[in-house]
Amino acid sequence: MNMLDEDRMAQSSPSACPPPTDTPKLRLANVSKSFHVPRGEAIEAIKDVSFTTLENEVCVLLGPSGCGKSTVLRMVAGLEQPSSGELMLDGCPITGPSQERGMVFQAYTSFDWLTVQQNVEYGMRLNHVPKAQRRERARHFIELVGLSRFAGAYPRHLSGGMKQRVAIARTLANEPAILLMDEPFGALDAQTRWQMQELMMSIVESANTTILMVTHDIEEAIFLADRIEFMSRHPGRVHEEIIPSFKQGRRLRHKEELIGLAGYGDLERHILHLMRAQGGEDFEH
Ligand SMILES: Nc1ncnc2c1ncn2[C@@H]1O[C@H](COP(=O)(O)OP(=O)(O)OP(=O)(O)O)[C@@H](O)[C@H]1O
Repeated sequence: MNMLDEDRMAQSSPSACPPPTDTPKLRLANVSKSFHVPRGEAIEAIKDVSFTTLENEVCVLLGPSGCGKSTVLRMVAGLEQPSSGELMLDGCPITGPSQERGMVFQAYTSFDWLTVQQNVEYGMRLNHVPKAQRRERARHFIELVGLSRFAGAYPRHLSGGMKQRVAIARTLANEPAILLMDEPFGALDAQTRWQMQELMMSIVESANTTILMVTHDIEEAIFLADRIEFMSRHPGRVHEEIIPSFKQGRRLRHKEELIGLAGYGDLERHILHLMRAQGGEDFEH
């Protein structure tokens, strides 16, 4: 990812299509994508991918490396066009980037020369949100990610986890209809990673956001997801939709609670089995 992608998304206009009430938040129907490599054969990255995500749901795309998770996410972001099939948000076709779909990437994407507050206000400034309103909204989301004390700090003075919290606050401040996250905690150390996952849970609860997230961390997927689309590869397809029903619809605040629940171990084993079956050939020994 680069700042260019982010600018394309922040500056584009929200769609004028009114959301029908009886449709899912996000719907992918038979979406396929091939990449054409110069002087090479076309790469069929994903084929006939279909799934839906409901309002306020956390949907996780999980699967082995190269199964097309990021390609799906980039198409939902409007940064890639499908070769065939349909992607709909709130009943409207996705045709390009839009601020309705906020993206958080693995690499930290803050502007080094802006403070935390200015970083969070950045997208709102592009969209001509009045100064007082954007100050207030930025303050709210900075508080939500627990960075109030650092509002005046520059990114170079922040840890990796804190920088990622700035990126989340900045994206949420644009009030997207859906939050797209591509391995947002992948670059963090183990402890910061689970702290961020727990923070994410409290954000989901208070911000009422629909999230589509890519990870290859099984525990992260089970902890955060209301719905998991497990993908297989060559070409990428949805192999199995998994609802972690052992959580009984609860959003758990602490990972210990998750690991202590009956049903967690069985689901983790099941997904490990899927991973081994789908991704094993890279590591046969
Ligand atoms: N821009 C591109 N040009 C050519 N091929 C691409 C491009 N983007 C992705 N691919 C190919 O599409 C397939 C799926 O890639 P993608 O990055 O979506 O997988 P992924 O599941 O997100 O992988 P990882 O978990 O390793 O990040 C791969 O074979 C990849 O090489």
